[in-house]
Amino acid sequence: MKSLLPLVFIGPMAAGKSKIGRLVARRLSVPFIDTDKVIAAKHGPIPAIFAAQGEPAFRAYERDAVAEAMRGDAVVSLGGGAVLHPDTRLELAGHTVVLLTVTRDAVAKRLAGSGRPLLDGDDAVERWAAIADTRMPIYEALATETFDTSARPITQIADDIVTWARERS
Ligand SMILES: Nc1ncnc2c1ncn2[C@@H]1O[C@H](COP(=O)(O)OP(=O)(O)OP(=O)(O)O)[C@@H](O)[C@H]1O
Ligand SMILES: O=C(O)C1=C[C@@H](O)[C@@H](O)[C@H](O)C1
Ligand SMILES: [Mg+2]
Repeated sequence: MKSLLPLVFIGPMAAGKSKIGRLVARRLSVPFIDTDKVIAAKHGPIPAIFAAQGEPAFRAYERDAVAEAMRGDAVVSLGGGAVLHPDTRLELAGHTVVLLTVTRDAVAKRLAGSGRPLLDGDDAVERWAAIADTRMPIYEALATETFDTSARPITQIADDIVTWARERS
């Protein structure tokens, strides 16, 4: 028997970690923690942190937010780049880690006005693809299971994940 919780969502920006994570938590009747939201509540909006303090400061806040979130019996959705921190990679080992993926074509309509500092300006989709490609080996190495979110409604994807998670716990 594998313990189901914490159940962690990782994956590229706009893959659906926040939206689907919230639905999965609701279906399992457990708390939901979105580490981007925790960081923003503590330190202010993410674009402002990047602008005033730089990405390394954001990554340090993020590492702390993940470590704290992993202590609870919750569904935890990480920011797209959280897995870049080695402490976070160690933190995830042995837990239920769900990788959400999305194709470049499908993500294009999800990115407009998203408030993601790494995608600011022109060519957001190009930059999204370059970042996603670089990180994919890290995501894949950490993932217990992968679900693609490109072509189906988030409610159905959440149902599939809950079925999968219950079967293996
Ligand atoms: N399966 C889906 N079908 C259509 N739209 C989706 C789907 N999944 C997510 N979206 C939309 O994509 C956008 C981004 O989703 P979400 O915020 O959950 O991504 P994320 O993985 O948490 O991104 P980030 O890494 O930036 O936190 C939202 O507007 C959401 O409604
Ligand atoms: O993929 C990333 O590096 C990021 C994703 C978002 O969730 C936020 O954590 C932030 O915009 C950085
Ligand atoms: Mg999110």
